Amino acid sequence: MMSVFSTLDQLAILLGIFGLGLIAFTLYNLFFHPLSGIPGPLVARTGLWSWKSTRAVKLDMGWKLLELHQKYGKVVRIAQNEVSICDPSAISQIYRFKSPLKKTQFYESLRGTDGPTSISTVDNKRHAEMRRAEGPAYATKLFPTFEQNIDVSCNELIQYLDGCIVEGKGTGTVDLGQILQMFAIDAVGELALGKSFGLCAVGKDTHNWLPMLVKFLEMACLIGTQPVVAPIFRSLARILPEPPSVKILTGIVNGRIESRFEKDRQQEGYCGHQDMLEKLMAAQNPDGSVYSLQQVRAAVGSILGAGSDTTAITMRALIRFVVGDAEVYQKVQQEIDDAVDCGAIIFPLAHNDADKLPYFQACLKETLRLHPPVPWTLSRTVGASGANIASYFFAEGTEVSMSPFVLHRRAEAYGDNAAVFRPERWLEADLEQRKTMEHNNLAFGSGPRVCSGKTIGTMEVSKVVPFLFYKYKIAFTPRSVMSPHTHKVGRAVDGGVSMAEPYFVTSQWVALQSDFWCDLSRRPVI
Ligand code: HEM
Repeated sequence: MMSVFSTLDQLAILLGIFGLGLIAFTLYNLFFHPLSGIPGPLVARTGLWSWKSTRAVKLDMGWKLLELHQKYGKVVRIAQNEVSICDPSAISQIYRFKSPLKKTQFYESLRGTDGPTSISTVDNKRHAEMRRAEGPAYATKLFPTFEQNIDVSCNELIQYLDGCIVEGKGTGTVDLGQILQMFAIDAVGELALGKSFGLCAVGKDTHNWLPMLVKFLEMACLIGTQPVVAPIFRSLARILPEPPSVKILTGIVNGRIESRFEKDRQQEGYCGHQDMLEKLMAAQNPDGSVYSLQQVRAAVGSILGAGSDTTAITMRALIRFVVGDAEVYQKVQQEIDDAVDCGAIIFPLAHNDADKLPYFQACLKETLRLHPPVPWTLSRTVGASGANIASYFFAEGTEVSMSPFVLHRRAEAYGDNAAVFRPERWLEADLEQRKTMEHNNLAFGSGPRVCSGKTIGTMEVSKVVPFLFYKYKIAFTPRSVMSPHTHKVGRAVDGGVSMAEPYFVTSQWVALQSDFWCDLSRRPVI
C-alpha cells in the first residue's frame, strides 16, 4: 500500500514539475521572448502548439495568413520563433545575395530519399556548389531541346482533348485540371529524362501517381512544421516499404537514369544526348568528381517534384482567371487570332515568340501574382549579429519569412486594387513601376534561392495555354447535382466558397486546385 502511494506521489510531483515548466515556458514566450512584442495568434505566441502545423493539416495557409496580416499588420508572430512579414522593403533583406540568410530546417522535409537537393539544402555554401554544378542543366543553350520536349507532350495533350470532343459529339466535358497535371508530369519526364511518362497519350493516371504526389507533398510540408520529430519521420520513410504507385514511379525513373548512365558514360564526352539528364550526369562536385548515380537521381527527383505541380497550378489558375472574365477572355482570344492571322506566330508557339502576345503575358503575370503556386512562407534564419528587417531588429536564430500569396495581395506591394485580377496593370506601368512590380513578385521566390526552372515553367505555360485558347472554346462546366464535380461548392484561392467557383483550392506548400471540369468545343475559326 505504502509503495503505491509513493508511486502516485512521485507521479504527482513529476506532473507538477512538468506543469510548472509548461507555465514558465508559456510566460517566457508571452512576455520575455525577444519576439514577445510582436502581435500574433495566442497559440503561436505561447509556443504551445504550431500554428503552421494546423494550417498544414487544414490546408488553409494562404487565406488564414492573409487574415492574420489584415488583423495585425505587416509583421506577425506565427510561431514561438518565427515572424511572417509582408513589407516589400523586406524582400531585399530576407532574400539578399550578399551574406544570404540560411533556409530554415523546414526545407529539409522537402528532400527525397536519394539525398539532399538544391531546394532542400539549408547550408548556403553547399547550396551554391550544387547550383553551380547543376546550372548547365537549366541553361538557355538547351532551350531548343526543351522546346521540342514540351511540344511532344503538348501534342499528346491536344490529341487527347480533340478525342474527348469527338467522343462528346462536339463538346467534351473534361477535368481540365487533371489532364493539365498529367501534361505537366509528362513534360518534366521529357525534360528531365528525355521521355514522357505517357499519361496524356492514354488520358489516364494509370498508376494513381497524381493523388500519391499530392499526399507526399502534403506530408512533407506537415512534417517540416515539426522540426523536432521530422528526423524520425525521415528515417521511417527510408525503412518503410514504398506504396505500389511510388515503387512503379521510382522504378521507371531510376531505370531510365541507369540505362542512360550505362550508355552515355561509356562514350567519352557524354555526347549521346543534349538534355537536362546529360548535363546532370556531367555535373561535378567541388573535388572534381562527377555526380554519382544517387546524386543524379536526387537532382532529377527535385525537377520532377518542383517542376510539375507548380506549372499545372499556374495553367489552371490562368485559364480560370481568363475564362472567368468575359472581357479578358475576348481580348486574349483576339490577340492570339490577330497574331496568327498576320503570321506573327504559329503553333506550337516558339519561346522567342511569347512576347508577341503581350496581353496574354500580362494575364500570366497577373495569375502568378494572385495565385502563386507556392503560398507557404518562404522562411529563412537570421544569421550571426542579427538583422534589421521591416523596422525591427531580429536576433540571430529568428526565423523570418514572407508568403508570396499574402505579399501579392497587399496594397503596399500592388496598390489599393491589389486583390483584383487586372492584367492591364502590367501594360500601363512605366518602366520604373514595372521593375518595382517584378521585384515584389515572389511567385518564384527571390535571391540566391530563386526557382531554377523559372523560364522553363513560363515557357511551358506560354506554349500550351495560348494553344488551348486558340483551338477551343472553354466554358466552366456548371456545378449541379448531375455534374461530375466531387465538391458541391467550389473554393477560390482566397478561400472564398461559391457555386460559381470552377475549382476547389487547398492551400498548403502549394495552392492546389482540383475538380476543374470544363466543357470544350472546337472554335469556328480553326
Ligand atoms: C510556374 C512554374 C513554377 C513556379 C511558380 C515555381 C516556384 C518555385 C518556388 C516558389 C521555389 C522555392 C523558392 C524558395 O523556397 O525560396 C522554387 C524552387 C525551385 N524550382 Fe521552381 N517553380 C516553377 C517551375 C519549375 C520548373 C519547371 C522547374 C524545373 C524544371 C523548377 C525547379 C525548381 C528548383 C530546382 C528549385 C530549387 C532552387 C534552389 O533552391 O536552388 N521549378 N520554384
